[in-house]
Amino acid sequence: MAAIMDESETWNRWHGTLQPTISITLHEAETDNSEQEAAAAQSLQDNSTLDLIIKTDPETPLEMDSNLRIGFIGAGNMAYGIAKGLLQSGDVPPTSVKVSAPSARNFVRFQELGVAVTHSNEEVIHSCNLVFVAVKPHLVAAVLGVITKYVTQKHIIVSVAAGVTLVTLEGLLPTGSVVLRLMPNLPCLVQQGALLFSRGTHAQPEDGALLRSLLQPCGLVEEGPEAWIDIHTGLSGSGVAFVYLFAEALAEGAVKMGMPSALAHSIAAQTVLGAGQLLRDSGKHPAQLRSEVCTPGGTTIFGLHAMEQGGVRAATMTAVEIATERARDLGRKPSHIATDNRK
Ligand SMILES: NC(=O)C1=CN([C@@H]2O[C@H](COP(=O)(O)OP(=O)(O)OC[C@H]3O[C@@H](n4cnc5c(N)ncnc54)[C@H](O)[C@@H]3O)[C@@H](O)[C@H]2O)C=CC1
Ligand SMILES: O=C(O)[C@@H]1CCC=N1
Repeated sequence: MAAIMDESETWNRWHGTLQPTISITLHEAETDNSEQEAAAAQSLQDNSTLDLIIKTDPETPLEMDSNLRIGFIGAGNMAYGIAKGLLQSGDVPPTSVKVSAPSARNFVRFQELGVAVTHSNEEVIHSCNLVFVAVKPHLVAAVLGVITKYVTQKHIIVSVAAGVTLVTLEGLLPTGSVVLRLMPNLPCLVQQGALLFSRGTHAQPEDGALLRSLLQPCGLVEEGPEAWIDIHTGLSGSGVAFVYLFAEALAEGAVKMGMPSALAHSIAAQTVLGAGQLLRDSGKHPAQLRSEVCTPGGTTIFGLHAMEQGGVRAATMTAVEIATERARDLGRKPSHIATDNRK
């Protein structure tokens, strides 16, 4: 289904009503983005009359408006993973993306993507209309506190911070701000992420459709109620680490039995990858696939018995539960988020 949104609020959000200020601010000798900045400014002027055609079918990528400018506040792993995915589609040119962080430590890999970098969060909010807030949860309140005066209803703010609720985010921003909460995971780095988002009070279905379309190259993207975001954090945001722990244990089992470590880790990674791909692509229940591996009286059922005796299933369920609860705790303690000084 296609709709031309030339009357809508969403259309106005990036169709010339927000005039980005592309300032060339060099804070450190090694960050010279002047050519990228000039190209971005030029492309903005050249394309200011293009229409945004938005298709709401999640399988069909949106045709991106060339006035869309995407910002990241925070230049860490998650920002990089999402930025890499966004650029992968080819619909978003690197000159339309800008990233900010206080230190230049992580800038190089963004610059390698052709993305502009700055130490000014204000610059990102001035020059971008869709901004990902990708700092650690305890920094969200401080970061939004500084940029809030520049946030307009023409912006779309997308937070990836674990636990920080839509109510908290909306409370830190001007009334009527368009806010979405997204929980990605680290495999966005290789376009195999699992992402779930929820729309805030003032985010329209078109805003969700746009975000979904932008993020499609990052992996599986779903929209759901906010209550599921914390669960997804336990299942998938943190779940990636649970899988790594399992992969490490698999490899160490092989090392214990005499296999060289490098080979064991390489085979463990491929085993996790292959098992995951088959699980996803076959659409079968994991128990079905498990039974397909088990020969009666064979090796697998002996191993599975040992795993059940070790409580792997219960431990994994508890890990998802406790990580979900931790995300909920973070959401219930906005003052803790604002004042905690970690990192
Ligand atoms: N790493 C993961 O697997 C996942 C992380 N998340 C969420 O993503 C967010 C970012 O996490 P990571 O990328 O892992 O963290 P990270 O530590 O890799 O990156 C954080 C970035 O924020 C920057 N930063 C610090 N203070 C800042 C400030 N005042 N203004 C602008 N930038 C500032 C840091 O320099 C760094 O570039 C967190 O809120 C986390 O909950 C969500 C899902 C998965
Ligand atoms: O551990 C964390 O808090 C973040 C959120 C999900 C993955 N990493």
